[in-house]
Amino acid sequence: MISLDKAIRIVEQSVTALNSEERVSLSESLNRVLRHDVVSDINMPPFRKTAVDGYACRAADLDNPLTVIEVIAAGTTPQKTIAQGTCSKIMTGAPIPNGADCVIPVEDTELLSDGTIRFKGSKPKSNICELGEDIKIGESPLSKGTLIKPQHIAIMAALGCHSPIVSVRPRVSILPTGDELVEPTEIPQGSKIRNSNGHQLIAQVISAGAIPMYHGIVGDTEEVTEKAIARALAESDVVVLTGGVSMGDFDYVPRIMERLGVKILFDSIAVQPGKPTTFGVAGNKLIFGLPGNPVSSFVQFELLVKPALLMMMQCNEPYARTYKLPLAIDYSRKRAERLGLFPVIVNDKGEVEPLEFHGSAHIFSLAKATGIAAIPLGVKELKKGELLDVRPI
Ligand SMILES: Nc1nc2c(c(=O)[nH]1)N[C@H]1C(S)=C(S)[C@@H](COP(=O)(O)OP(=O)(O)OC[C@H]3O[C@@H](n4cnc5c(N)ncnc54)[C@H](O)[C@@H]3O)O[C@H]1N2
Ligand code: MOO
Repeated sequence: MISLDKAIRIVEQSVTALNSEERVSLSESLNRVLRHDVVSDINMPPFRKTAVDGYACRAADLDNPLTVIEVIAAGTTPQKTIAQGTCSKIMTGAPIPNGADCVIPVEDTELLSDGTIRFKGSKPKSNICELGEDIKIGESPLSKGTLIKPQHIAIMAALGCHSPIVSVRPRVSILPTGDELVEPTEIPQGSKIRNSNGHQLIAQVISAGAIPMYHGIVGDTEEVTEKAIARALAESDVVVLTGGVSMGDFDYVPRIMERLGVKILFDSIAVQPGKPTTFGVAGNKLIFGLPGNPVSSFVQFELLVKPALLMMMQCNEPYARTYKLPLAIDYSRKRAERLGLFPVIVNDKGEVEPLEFHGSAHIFSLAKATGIAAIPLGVKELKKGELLDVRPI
């Protein structure tokens, strides 16, 4: 058994980045990795503008009524200059007229019977956004390697980067193994169970920005499993299997991998859930044998497979952030020879509440979980208030 940290380093060292890139539309760029810096071709705001609907005027004039000389809508250019005793009605986002040094919000004014307006607030604020205060020409708010989120799409749209260049997506073969499995469309009879891992993995691959290639349920014979793995290796960049990696009579996956020329780099990790996780390489291709238990499969994908996919796409932040948060209650476990991972809810005080968790088959514990917490190897008990690492999920 190797430590989880060692397993993570081995996977990291085995990754070969995919060099190809492609140009995509803004909406297609979501969850993809940017391959160039986005550089601003404009100042934002591109002109001095008002942050409020109100009256553009001179702060020094506010003790007296002001005559409205113009109405300035967003998208128009002011025609008049503000002189002593005058103001222009102005809409949020419109350019500030010459001569004005503040905008008083409409709700801080009153319209007098002679058509002038009077400031009824106490202390005027500027309410002016200065030219280039958000970004200047030549600055780069997004760098090469950024994993594109919706807010990044707004930035690219604002800067005219309408067809960004992104990394090609790894193709990931998904092979759930086991004669006990039936697809979710079926009612399992006798000792059968529904295949949840295959569908969980499809979703995890999509949310990691890669392309899932689902091969269907692979039966528990060496011949069938070998054929399926060989085909998957030929067709994809990464192969992910679940099940068949432990000590059972039908757990063939590791030895078939070896027969197919896969170099196995580890076959067990001191982590719970996920001990029998197996990892190997065949040339540039990565192959992960994840445990069949659905929580183990979920967690090991997040810890090992997702960062590998992000690294293949040259993402500059392939690892999820973890946060040190205090336990809401005392927590204990019976055995401590593995790093323990368990589903938790982070409450509104920022404390970690462990959820009822029966072990690596208890997928329902993840239904309400907002994070996975870690209890270090060798530690059996933690007291309320002690800090532990939590990874949001
Ligand atoms: N003698 C030992 N037995 C086991 C050990 C061990 O060290 N010595 N390790 C245990 C641990 S830890 C795990 S984790 C499991 C992993 O076993 P496998 O990866 O070989 O997985 P299977 O035996 O095929 O399945 C385990 C469990 O998960 C269910 N399963 C499998 N595939 C799916 C799927 N696609 N969707 C939903 N559920 C699935 C399967 O029916 C089993 O119940 O081994 C322990 N045993
Ligand atoms: O390590 Mo296994 O994933 O506990 O059940």
